[in-house]
Amino acid sequence: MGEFDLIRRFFTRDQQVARVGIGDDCAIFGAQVGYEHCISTDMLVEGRHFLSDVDPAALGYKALATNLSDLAAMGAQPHSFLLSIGLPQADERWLQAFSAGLFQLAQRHNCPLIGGDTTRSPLVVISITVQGLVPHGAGVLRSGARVGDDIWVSGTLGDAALGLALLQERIRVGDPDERERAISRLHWPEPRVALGMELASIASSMMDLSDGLAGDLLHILRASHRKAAVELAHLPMRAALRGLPRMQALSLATAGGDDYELLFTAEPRASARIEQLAEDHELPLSRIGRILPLAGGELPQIEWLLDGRPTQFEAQGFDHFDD
Ligand SMILES: Nc1ncnc2c1ncn2[C@@H]1O[C@H](COP(=O)(O)OP(=O)(O)OP(=O)(O)O)[C@@H](O)[C@H]1O
Ligand SMILES: Cc1ncc(C[n+]2csc(CCOP(=O)(O)O)c2C)c(N)n1
Ligand SMILES: [Mg+2]
Repeated sequence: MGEFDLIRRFFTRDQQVARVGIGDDCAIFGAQVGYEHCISTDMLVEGRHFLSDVDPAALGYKALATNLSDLAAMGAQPHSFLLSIGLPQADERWLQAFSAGLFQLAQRHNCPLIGGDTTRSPLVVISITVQGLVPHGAGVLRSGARVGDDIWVSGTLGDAALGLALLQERIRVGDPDERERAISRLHWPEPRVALGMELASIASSMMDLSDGLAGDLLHILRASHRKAAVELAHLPMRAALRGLPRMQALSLATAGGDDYELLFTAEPRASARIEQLAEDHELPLSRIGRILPLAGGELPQIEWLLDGRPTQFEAQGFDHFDD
């Protein structure tokens, strides 16, 4: 199988959003009046973002899920994506499973593949560029957090990091259902696209959690020139995490990464609407803290509380070059 056979067989599907899709030098599609394009790219590298023996269907799914999560964080509606892929060899069974996982999620979000690039490389490397649409000016930025806003997070934290620790046999969990659940959260994250779109008219700032709360919340604080108080006892954690020693659980929930949940701020008077969204989406939305003003000369930072009292808690988000 050659390069162009591979593209035709595994990556070319009917699509309606682009007038010119896969097969020419560029894809071409029309602009929509009244909307802005949100565009973002995220890469997955073998050994760094996933283990070499990962199920290729999960890998195809996750490569797109992490990108859709960035659209969700802006409140954008998915439009289409580009796929760049480097592979050591053209293994038909691997490609069949990879593309099945990828298109399963693409179809669910009406977000077709309209182009990309294919090359041989020593490791599996996947880079997806996704684009979405928001009404003009409606995209939710990291810079909008205001003093007095509540800080909210969707879903539960630390499950995927626990899943990775289980696979690497760094942690043991007795309950087989909780084990499976954590590993599934690592491999099959659910991008919160519909929730993000609804939050666009409610949240003052928003981002998705990929590196862990401790690192990602700092991005909002730096962009918004604020600090925050976060109550560790309010971090949403599943039973498997709550069963671990407390510091280990809090470390997974704040610094483990790979959560792909939404972190957002909103005025306290939006609470009832947010609680309604939690019900509508059958997804916990937890209020974990508050945005505070910076005193003169202070740097943006997180003040961690445990049961209402300031506590010494050190956690750092995932950083590819922090070694
Ligand atoms: N090599 C690069 N060249 C230009 N811009 C970059 C580059 N790498 C990252 N950026 C930009 O820096 C900002 C932060 O990128 P980062 O990858 O940390 O955010 P993210 O994609 O939301 O998080 P994650 O990759 O952990 O999901 C984004 O605006 C991104 O477009
Ligand atoms: C094998 C293996 N080792 C480590 C991790 C954890 N991990 C890797 S990158 C990242 C942050 C998000 O990435 P980025 O910032 O590049 O989007 C996290 C939490 C994993 N998933 N698999
Ligand atoms: Mg990124």
